[in-house]
Amino acid sequence: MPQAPAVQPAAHPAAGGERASEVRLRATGLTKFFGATRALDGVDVGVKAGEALAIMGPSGSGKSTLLLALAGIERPDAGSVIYRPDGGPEVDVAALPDRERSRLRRGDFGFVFQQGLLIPELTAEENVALPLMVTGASRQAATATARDWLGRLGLAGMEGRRMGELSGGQAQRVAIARAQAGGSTVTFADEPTGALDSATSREVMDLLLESTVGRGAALVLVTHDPQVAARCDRTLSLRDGRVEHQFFRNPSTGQQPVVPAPSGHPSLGRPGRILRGGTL
Ligand SMILES: Nc1ncnc2c1ncn2[C@@H]1O[C@H](COP(=O)(O)OP(=O)(O)OP(=O)(O)O)[C@@H](O)[C@H]1O
Repeated sequence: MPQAPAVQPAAHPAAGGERASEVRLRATGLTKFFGATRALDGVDVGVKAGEALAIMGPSGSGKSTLLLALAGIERPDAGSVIYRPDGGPEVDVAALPDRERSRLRRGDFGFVFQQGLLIPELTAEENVALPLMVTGASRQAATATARDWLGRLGLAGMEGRRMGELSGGQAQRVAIARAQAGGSTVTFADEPTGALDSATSREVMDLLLESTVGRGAALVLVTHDPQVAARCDRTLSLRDGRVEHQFFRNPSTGQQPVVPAPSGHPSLGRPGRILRGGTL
């Protein structure tokens, strides 16, 4: 696979500025049942503008359900998901009518999933342009934006290829371009590197972080890979639908601690700290 060039995002005020501490999404008491299975059990979590949040945990611990609930795809049985758009009034995503939730998902939120969102019959360019046209952009404008993003993600010259003609890493870059082209403020990624070898996974994570957090957007990603989670600012670890730990990246070492928290009081205020449960 060719070396991916760095994304050159537009300058943004969130990188270290005041907006960087702005909470974009805050979920409180999220609870979700599937029949008798309690997939989420009172989860509290927030994510800020310009922050990358990883969600980890064993299989069946509720990671995907949490991601889908935060994104307004899965409606929780209890709890709220407050979304604060850039400059607009806050909304409770969980309580919005279906039509409004769809509008939010098409406009403010971007999605990078391991499979399913890219249409195999369409070219890379068409896959990126299509959602823009659905939200009202002209074909010409949508195509120009799609080409721009594909170029930023190192896919210049491959715009006309159908998805089957791209490698797994290249296809994920198309998915990232698709999620970012509409200017989403929160990107949700479910196992974005799940099917990739470790070198390609690193490249895709570089691009995903640069194209989201790098322009002041929030990133929420589900992963089983500790290396991927360690690239994020914070990791939420779930077990049986509950938040078991939070790991904060140490800004000076860039590392997250890998040892579980000792029982007792969380050590607040220190970089690289671990909290038991808790919120943002
Ligand atoms: N649509 C559904 N119908 C019934 N049960 C579901 C549904 N979605 C999730 N569940 C159940 O809810 C629980 C949490 O599932 P979820 O997919 O969120 O876990 P996960 O941590 O993402 O798992 P994995 O790592 O295996 O993808 C599991 O017991 C799962 O079987």
